[in-house]
Amino acid sequence: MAPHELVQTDVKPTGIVTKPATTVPSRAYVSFLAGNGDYVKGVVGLAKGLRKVKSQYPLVVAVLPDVPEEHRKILESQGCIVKEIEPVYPPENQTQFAMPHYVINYSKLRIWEFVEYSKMIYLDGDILVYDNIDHLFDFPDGHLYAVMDCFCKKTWSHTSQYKIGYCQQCPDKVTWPVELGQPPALYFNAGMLVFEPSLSTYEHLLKTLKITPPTPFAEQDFLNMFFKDIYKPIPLVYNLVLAMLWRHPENVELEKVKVAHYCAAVSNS
Ligand SMILES: O=c1ccn([C@@H]2O[C@H](COP(=O)(O)OP(=O)(O)O)[C@@H](O)[C@H]2O)c(=O)[nH]1
Ligand SMILES: OC[C@H]1O[C@H](O[C@@H]2[C@@H](O)[C@H](O)[C@@H](O)[C@H](O)[C@@H]2O)[C@H](O)[C@@H](O)[C@H]1O
Repeated sequence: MAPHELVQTDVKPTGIVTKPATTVPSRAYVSFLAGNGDYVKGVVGLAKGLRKVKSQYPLVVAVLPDVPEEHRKILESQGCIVKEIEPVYPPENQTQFAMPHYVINYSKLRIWEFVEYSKMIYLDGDILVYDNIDHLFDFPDGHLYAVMDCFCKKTWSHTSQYKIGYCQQCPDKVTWPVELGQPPALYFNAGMLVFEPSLSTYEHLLKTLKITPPTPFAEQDFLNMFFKDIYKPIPLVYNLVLAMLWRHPENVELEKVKVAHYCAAVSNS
């Protein structure tokens, strides 16, 4: 992985520096790892995939305290930068998460605190990268870029979208009924994000979380609400949630897919 490099200054024989040392904008991929289970294998696959596609940027892995030293060493042996984070929990609530373990995913919010990087691409540990996506770092600042999710999976059965068969992946198939008011805002899958770390955003995220009751898709719902005004959808090839293959095959150009997302609930989707 190409380490973050300083651009050398031109120093004339007189020793006078002709221009200030400047640094290339710091960019990195980042993933998240919790627990001592098999997700570490996913993150290793993520690291290997980024290396195989010759990415120029390092992979940072935000690990919770419960990730064992042995797993951290495995990640470091793959060139990852391991950063321990404290968990983030939503306010106490009786919410039924779509998947019980989603509660731990709020800890993802810590990545906004990684301000040593000017731009980051977040990738879940159950994602594999098959083609170079470094160009995404050049997207204009001031937005959050992510791929639109699909509402057709059983994990969405609690929603009006699912009940009436509406999905943003095929908005013309079932039109949103007027009696339900505005159709839902574009909604992204939080398994892949192009974002800029920022302490002010980070503090605003945590402050807002404190007063936001949890919802079934945990931090994904929360991030969609928080970034709804600056969210920009990007093509499916950057985060192909596998269920799209059988839910919306017409939207998938398999040979163009750069990032595949092996979502946990694929089996019952
Ligand atoms: O026990 C867990 C649960 C989740 N994760 C991390 O959180 C991400 C999101 O969780 P999950 O993949 O289950 O969500 P999905 O996209 O499958 O719904 C995973 O990819 C891992 O990076 C983890 O490390 N350990
Ligand atoms: O904590 C909520 C999670 O929500 C998302 O996964 C979901 C989402 O894709 C649904 O649309 C599917 O139905 C479901 O199977 C899948 O698990 C993110 O990938 C993950 O990183 C994380 O934010």
